[in-house]
Amino acid sequence: MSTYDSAKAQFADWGIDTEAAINRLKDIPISMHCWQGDDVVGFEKKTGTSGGGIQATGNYPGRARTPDELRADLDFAYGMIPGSHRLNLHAMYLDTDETPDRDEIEYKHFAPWVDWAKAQGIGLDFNPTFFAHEKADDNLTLSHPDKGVRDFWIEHGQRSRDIAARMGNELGSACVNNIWVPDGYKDVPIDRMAARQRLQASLDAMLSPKQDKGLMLDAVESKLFGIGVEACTVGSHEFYMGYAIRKGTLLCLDMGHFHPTENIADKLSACALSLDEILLHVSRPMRWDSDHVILLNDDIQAMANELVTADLLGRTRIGLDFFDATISRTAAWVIGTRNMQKALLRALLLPLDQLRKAEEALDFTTRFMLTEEFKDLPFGAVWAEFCARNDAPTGTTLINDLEAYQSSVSAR
Ligand SMILES: C[C@H](O)[C@H](O)[C@@H](O)C(=O)CO
Ligand SMILES: [Mn+2]
Repeated sequence: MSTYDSAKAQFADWGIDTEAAINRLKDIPISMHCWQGDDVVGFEKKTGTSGGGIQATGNYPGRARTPDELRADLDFAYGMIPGSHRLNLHAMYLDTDETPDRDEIEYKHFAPWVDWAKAQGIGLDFNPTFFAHEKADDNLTLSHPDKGVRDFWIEHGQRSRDIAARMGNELGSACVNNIWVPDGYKDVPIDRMAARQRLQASLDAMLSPKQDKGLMLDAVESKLFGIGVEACTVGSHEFYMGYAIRKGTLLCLDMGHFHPTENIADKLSACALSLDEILLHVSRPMRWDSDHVILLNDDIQAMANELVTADLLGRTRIGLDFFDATISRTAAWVIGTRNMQKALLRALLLPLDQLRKAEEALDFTTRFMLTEEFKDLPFGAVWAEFCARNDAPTGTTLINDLEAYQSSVSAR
């Protein structure tokens, strides 16, 4: 009997169908973020750091410096990740010899990405870039008191939505256009209300041109605080939760954008009762929004469990948001994305019926015994089978492949 067949039989003893879990997992796309590949630098013809309170630290060799290098790294990474996934692109990652300012970007500046995505058979998601620009140096963009600055960013946001819609059209798969602005105050502001009113009015203007939801979906991302905006973030959770519900956009829950002890998984079912769809930025905050690569830890597992137990996989877009420049960037992508998939697989292998029955009967002892005893089941064998069926390596082969690729790009 193969290792997998033995594992399959053990799960079957609990009434779990490993084949069903494997088949379901294959069809869950993860939107991998382009910015892990180059430390959130982008390809605009200028220098400068990401700003906006986000920061990649480290100087590991091999950072992608051009769109071609980034695509080569992505090609490799997708080959190591079982299943078919998406790429989450930021507007600062344009691929063109032209030098459009943010309020001048057009679809043509991103067309090479779409050609590549078509060839790879992957979908694209998109983000306007409201940071790393002189007009964001005040840490205020859409909520800036200066109408000229606000209008500049509204134009950028509208153009991003057009680009996202065209991407969705070209690829036959709706492109999520996620809006995150760094706006906030280092010290206690006098007029939070005015700032929030300005942000709301700018968002309204930005989102007013009608777009086909079959082609692009608007999402808004809240945040607790960032470096340099410790006292007040204009686009807080409450702000965007209300906005998303009123406007029918997706709400983006970034796991690093809440108080460190908050349980983000708990928010899913609560938000989902008032929203059609949710976007996740799966991340790992350490003391702050540090964007560490995700581990297969309790937080990630709790998130995956909620997606499955609350039946939210069909209306949650799973995106990743981490960037670590102290380790191989391709290894970060591959291991991080696979960790999300491993968590989903474990969630899909839960004895849900038994757990639900116990909970409904207030039999918390059975619920407790089941969850804990279940942790000993051979998940690794099911994961290895999933990888094998999807031509993705595991174990020492995976490690060797990751090391060999890293060696091939270290001289950059
Ligand atoms: C680069 C991303 O847009 C960014 O990480 C954003 O999603 C965020 O989480 C900012 O803290
Ligand atoms: Mn995020």
